[in-house]
Amino acid sequence: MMKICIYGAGAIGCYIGGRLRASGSHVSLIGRARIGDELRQHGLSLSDYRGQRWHVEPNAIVFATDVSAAQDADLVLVTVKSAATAAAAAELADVLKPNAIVISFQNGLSNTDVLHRALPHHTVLEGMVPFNVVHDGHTFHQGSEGELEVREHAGLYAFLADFKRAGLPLIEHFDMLPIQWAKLLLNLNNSINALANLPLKTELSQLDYRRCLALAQREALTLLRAAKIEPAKLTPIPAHWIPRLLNVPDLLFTRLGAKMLTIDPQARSSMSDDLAAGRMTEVDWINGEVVRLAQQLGREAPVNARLIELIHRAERSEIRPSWKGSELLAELLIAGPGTDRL
Ligand SMILES: NC(=O)C1=CN([C@@H]2O[C@H](COP(=O)(O)OP(=O)(O)OC[C@H]3O[C@@H](n4cnc5c(N)ncnc54)[C@H](OP(=O)(O)O)[C@@H]3O)[C@@H](O)[C@H]2O)C=CC1
Ligand SMILES: CC(C)(CO)C(=O)C(=O)O
Repeated sequence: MMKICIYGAGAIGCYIGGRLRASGSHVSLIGRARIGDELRQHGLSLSDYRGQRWHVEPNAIVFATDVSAAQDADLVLVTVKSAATAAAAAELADVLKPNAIVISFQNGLSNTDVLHRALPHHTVLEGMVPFNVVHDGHTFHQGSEGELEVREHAGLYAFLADFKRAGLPLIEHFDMLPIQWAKLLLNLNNSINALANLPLKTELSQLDYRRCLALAQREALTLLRAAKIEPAKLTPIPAHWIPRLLNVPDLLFTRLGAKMLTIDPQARSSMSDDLAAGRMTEVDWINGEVVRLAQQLGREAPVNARLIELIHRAERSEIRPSWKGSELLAELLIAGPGTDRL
């Protein structure tokens, strides 16, 4: 049986690894001691937004706090936060089998490049996780829908059955860049959600927060057009129409944006989880990509730049900020385009 290793046993890693293990795949997890202790005591409990549940008993879990667990892996799924990718890549370079395949199931655009630089002779593939996972109590809960996307590669054939059996089929794509950008556009809400300090559903139900997201997305979409990058369609409507949908009044949004609100009522963005845990966030890998694209084009991205500043300020602060929608919107309008772009 092919061996799958999860490097980064957190929300995404434990969920995907747990689903694969629950359906009989050979899985090992690399993570922190606190997660290892939790899994040894309680096993791995998983649930999803459809009410399905899975459980893996403690004695069926292979968990390590160091990279040695990756040395016999045929496939490694990297699920650490972006700031930890370089360290993970350097460790993997010491132990990986020559023919092992690596998939980055991380947000942002640059994690595969970081992995590639440290693993130049390995196959490193871009992956994308569309759904939210919350680590709630001792359960890893998938709070929204969507399928795993990955760059097409012949070497993946040996693993397709594992993911299908787990109910998480891999959808392969020739070019992942349009998909990564489309996901990044949605992830521009991560910083807004973290600053709002509210569940995603509550936040997205309020027009002022949606206007903040529309500003950040419009700025990114203008740059993408200039760079001739067409984001993929990950939602019922194309990426270019989403800012217009976000700007409709609340009552209309509950109907027209119902899909965006189909999310567990407690779910928050991974960036919000990072702020809550006092960790460094991925804002430089998400909004930071928009600012870097602007710089490459000789332009500016003031709305996304301001969101980065606000998140960095929140990372340094002892007190967790809870921005009201109207206040955050005013802040972004001052930084950026003025009220004419609302
Ligand atoms: N959570 C979500 O709903 C979603 C997340 N994503 C993306 O998936 C990726 C993973 O996110 P998420 O699962 O939330 O992250 P988590 O922080 O929950 O999980 C990552 C885990 O890896 C651990 N880790 C980091 N470095 C090491 C190391 N060297 N050795 C052992 N363990 C290590 C971290 O520990 P520590 O914190 O102590 O460093 C943490 O427990 C991110 O890029 C995120 O943007 C995508 C879609 C949804
Ligand atoms: C699923 C989504 C878009 C929102 O939770 C996410 O990617 C994240 O939280 O990082």
